[in-house]
Amino acid sequence: MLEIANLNKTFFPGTVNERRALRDINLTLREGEFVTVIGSNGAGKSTVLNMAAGKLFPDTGTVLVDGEDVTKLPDFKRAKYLGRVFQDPMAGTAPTMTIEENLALALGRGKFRGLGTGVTARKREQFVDELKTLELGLEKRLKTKVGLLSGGQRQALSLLMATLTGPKILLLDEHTAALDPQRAALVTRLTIEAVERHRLTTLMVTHNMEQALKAGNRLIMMHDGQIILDLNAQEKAAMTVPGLLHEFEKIKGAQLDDRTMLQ
Ligand SMILES: Nc1ncnc2c1ncn2[C@@H]1O[C@H](COP(=O)(O)OP(=O)(O)OP(=O)(O)O)[C@@H](O)[C@H]1O
Repeated sequence: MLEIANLNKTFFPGTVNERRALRDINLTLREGEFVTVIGSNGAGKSTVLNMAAGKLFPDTGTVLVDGEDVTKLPDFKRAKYLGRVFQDPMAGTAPTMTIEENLALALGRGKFRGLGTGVTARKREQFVDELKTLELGLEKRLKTKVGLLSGGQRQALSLLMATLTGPKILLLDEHTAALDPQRAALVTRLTIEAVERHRLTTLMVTHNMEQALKAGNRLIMMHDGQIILDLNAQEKAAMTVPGLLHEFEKIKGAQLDDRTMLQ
């Protein structure tokens, strides 16, 4: 379970570059809930994800994982709770290491450095089984250096590495955005399968509204540092892309009207 309460963040406060990135964000993900996050550029989506990951700390507010306050815990100390896949296919894997070495590293995540990172026959068997689920033939390429894989293959591997140890929280930051439509669809399918298989509590940021509607069982829309729409599974299932655009325009319009009225 992930509980984000009253998060506020202002970058460069008191300067000409001041930017209020988050305005009192409240968001609770129950165990196994898969929330997709959409919103305009600069809405604060990545900032929320970075705070859940411990990459950034809020000015005020708290982040709890399974009831434990991790607000001030840096990302490397959250590794045992968190799986994360980034937009850049180069970011989640070590290119000069082989597929099996990367998987061994992922398996040892959160443990002391040097412990549990070797590849044993037993682990190799597990890696083969896990890689087969990707249906990309990577189980036959255990000794291939990851730098030689295509972007889609690397993202599929990153996803597997992020979910291998069944983390409490999975964070996906536009992880299919750099892929062609076919590969993006594949990684989306693998994501849905992995989340279901491990019952992962998941937060996925995407600019692709179709993907946001297809994946997950809840959808939130952000704008200007706030959550402006929160659809449950039923509402999400009935929603369409034009419907989302309509909601966005409607809510944005209402906010502008409110501000105008305040002046
Ligand atoms: N490290 C930072 N330093 C200064 N400002 C930042 C930083 N990170 C984010 N911001 C600002 O905070 C606001 C929210 O940014 P954020 O990256 O969270 O938006 P986003 O919704 O992920 O946008 P996009 O869809 O464009 O990636 C933006 O105005 C951005 O410029």
